[in-house]
Amino acid sequence: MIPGQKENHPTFRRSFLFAAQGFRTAVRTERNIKVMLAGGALAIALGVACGVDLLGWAAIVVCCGAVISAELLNTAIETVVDLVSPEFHPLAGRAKDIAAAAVWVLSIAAAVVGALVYARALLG
Ligand SMILES: Nc1ncnc2c1ncn2[C@@H]1O[C@H](COP(=O)(O)OP(=O)(O)OP(=O)(O)O)[C@@H](O)[C@H]1O
Repeated sequence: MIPGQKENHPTFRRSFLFAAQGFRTAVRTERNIKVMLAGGALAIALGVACGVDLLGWAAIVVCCGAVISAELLNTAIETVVDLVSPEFHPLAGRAKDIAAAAVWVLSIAAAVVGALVYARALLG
């Protein structure tokens, strides 16, 4: 729903354009998204260097996509918290800390999966 517009839902094409716009905004304004994208590029370069197989590539793509997606959700949560609670509030801080923790947990899990995939490619 777009407030103030007649149609209840934008078309599929417009929804896709809004998503692309959100991605561009996040990349432009959030340092952490740039770090995650650089991490993804590094993971791909390591995959090429280690000669990862098809299953390994599937794991790398899923892990990179999940971490970047989690960081985008974290950014969205931070934005909503800033909108509804521009002043200091313990619950606003808690919401941001927990959203950031979700990215942290996923990043560690992805790093472990990456290490296993590269080790298997190098040793196997
Ligand atoms: N309105 C608020 N009330 C209380 N604490 C807040 C508030 N806003 C931010 N904080 C605290 O400051 C921390 C950093 O908040 P900030 O909005 O700067 O996130 P950030 O560092 O930009 O996060 P990221 O690095 O993921 O982009 C939060 O995790 C939270 O602990």
